[in-house]
Amino acid sequence: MDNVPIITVDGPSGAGKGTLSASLARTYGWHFLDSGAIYRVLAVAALHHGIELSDQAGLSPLASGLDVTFQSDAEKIRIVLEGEDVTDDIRNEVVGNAASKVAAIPLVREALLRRQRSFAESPGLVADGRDMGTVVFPNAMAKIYLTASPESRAERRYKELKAKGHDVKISRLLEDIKVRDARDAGRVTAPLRPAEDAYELDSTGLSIAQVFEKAKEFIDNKLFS
Ligand SMILES: Nc1ncnc2c1ncn2[C@@H]1O[C@H](COP(=O)(O)OP(=O)(O)OP(=O)(O)O)[C@@H](O)[C@H]1O
Ligand SMILES: Nc1ccn([C@@H]2O[C@H](COP(=O)(O)O)[C@@H](O)[C@H]2O)c(=O)n1
Repeated sequence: MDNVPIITVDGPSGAGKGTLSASLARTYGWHFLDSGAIYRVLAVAALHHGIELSDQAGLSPLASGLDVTFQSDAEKIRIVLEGEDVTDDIRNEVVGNAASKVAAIPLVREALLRRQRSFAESPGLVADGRDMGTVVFPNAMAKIYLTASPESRAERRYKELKAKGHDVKISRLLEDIKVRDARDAGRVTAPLRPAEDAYELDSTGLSIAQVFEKAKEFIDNKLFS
């Protein structure tokens, strides 16, 4: 892992980390780690197995032995939990909230560390999450901390869910985002915060293309100049 170049993209929910990270991974031809998906899958596994989201003793072994695979095809990465395709099922606010509860448990985070680090393979990795630059890959070569105002994040999520036909209220989404931000930033282990050496990029009012250009300029200066 030490010789593999790594770019980390951390930040709060809905800031556009996944969108940016996937584009960067495509552009450089590198691997992509969506670490939030692992916490989401763990939350779904806990629900399947009837384990409470606060049950440390039950969640820790579940996290260590989590039977999940990420299968890339030409179009997207499919996520398979215990033989079942859960790619779409994990992408809702209920699972996002459940994920942030299990992610607040220190033993769970420890149990998932090695699995996340195993994604660091040649020719490089773009890692998206909350603690990629601070805890999981502290020696990453380029670290980005991507933010946006809670209001613009709620609006983006609203548009995304509406386009998928979901019946959602923007006020509810904004409330969920604020609760999740507070839980992610307030936890004891690996709280959401920028790494000291991160480039802080506020995407409020910026298009997806503008965010990509700024991020790429930063990375190219750091890694390739
Ligand atoms: N700069 C932007 N302007 C407008 N919409 C954006 C921008 N960046 C991302 N989006 C849209 O916002 C939504 C959330 O983006 P994305 O899923 O990448 O965020 P995220 O930070 O990975 O969220 P989470 O942490 O909850 O997984 C998506 O619908 C995406 O298309
Ligand atoms: N490195 C990470 C990534 C995610 N989490 C927690 O999982 C929740 C869901 O993440 P998404 O990025 O898919 O929205 C998130 O709210 C975090 O609580 C984490 O702790 N560390």
